[in-house]
Amino acid sequence: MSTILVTGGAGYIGSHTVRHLMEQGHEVVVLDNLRTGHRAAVLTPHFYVGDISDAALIAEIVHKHKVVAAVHFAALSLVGESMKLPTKYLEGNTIKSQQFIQALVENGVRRIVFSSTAAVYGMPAVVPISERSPTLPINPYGISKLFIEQYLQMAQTLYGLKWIALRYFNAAGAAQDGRIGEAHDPETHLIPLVLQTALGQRNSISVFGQDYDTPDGTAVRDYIHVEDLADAHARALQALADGKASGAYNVGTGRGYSVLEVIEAARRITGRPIPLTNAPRREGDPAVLVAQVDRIRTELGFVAQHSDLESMIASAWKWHQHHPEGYEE
Ligand SMILES: O=c1ccn([C@@H]2O[C@H](COP(=O)(O)OP(=O)(O)O[C@H]3O[C@H](CO)[C@@H](O)[C@H](O)[C@H]3O)[C@@H](O)[C@H]2O)c(=O)[nH]1
Repeated sequence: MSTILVTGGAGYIGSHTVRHLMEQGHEVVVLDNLRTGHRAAVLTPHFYVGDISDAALIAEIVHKHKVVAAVHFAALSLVGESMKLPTKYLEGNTIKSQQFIQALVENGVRRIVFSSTAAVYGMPAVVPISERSPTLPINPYGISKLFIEQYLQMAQTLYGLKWIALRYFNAAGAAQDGRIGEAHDPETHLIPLVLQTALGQRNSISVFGQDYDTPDGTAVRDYIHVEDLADAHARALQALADGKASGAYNVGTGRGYSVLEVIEAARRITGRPIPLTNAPRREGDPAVLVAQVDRIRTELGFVAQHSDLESMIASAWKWHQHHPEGYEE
């Protein structure tokens, strides 16, 4: 089996993808600077702490491990936090990603799967959102991801790079065995905040906006289990190995859940009360973000297996109960 280089393999989605690829029999080497990732989440012995823009290090890793493809999660994934980050930081990390892609190409690696986001669509005029929808990001996070997608396209034309960008909707859940899970600091995502409230670590969960044009007035999102996301990456790598066309794919289920539905399900699953507080809308939050998923189903044979609300919240709850303070480091 071939060796895959995973940057950001110590992060939330990266660590689950590393594990999934290893279970499929791939050799996996991780490069992560551990700025936001966790050493304990890296389940491969081949681990480098370093910078993605370090061309000498990339060359060393590629040749030593005979890397044939890369999955790039690193550097642009500070999610909620990144939306407020200074331009300089974002610009720096966007340039680092370009340097990383250049180093791959120079060392003969011509297949890359990139961790993109539904944020590239900004405030969509039509839902469900297809890959042909206009890409008009409204925050620096979405802009930087779109920029890298476009850079990949340029590298395709110039150097014959083959790439797939996976535009995730809302990643959720944890490994079924509770060994790895979601541990952001600070946490900004709905499901972990709801479960921290269930654990009594927070007094209540704030519901951002109650007057959206949705059935219960709260915002609707397309949540996708992190293990399904890991499977999507494995399929994307396979598609590139099989010579399939480069391009961008939505990764979601095509079904949305409201904030209140999430809280209700969490109350049921945890058996805890989970008090809520009504809060104003969060700036830049669309009412509904739901993916059209025909393309990934048809081209990559991907169908979410674990992304019912029950499985996502139950797996995340197991993780939070076993690791109330996140990874111990
Ligand atoms: O304390 C909270 C946190 C969130 N929400 C709401 O819950 C939903 C989900 O929010 P969150 O978990 O923060 O995810 P999103 O803001 O939907 O962000 C996801 O989707 C974005 C757009 O695709 C991506 O940029 C991000 O990476 C990804 O985490 C939204 O309607 C929020 O307004 C609350 O009501 N209270």
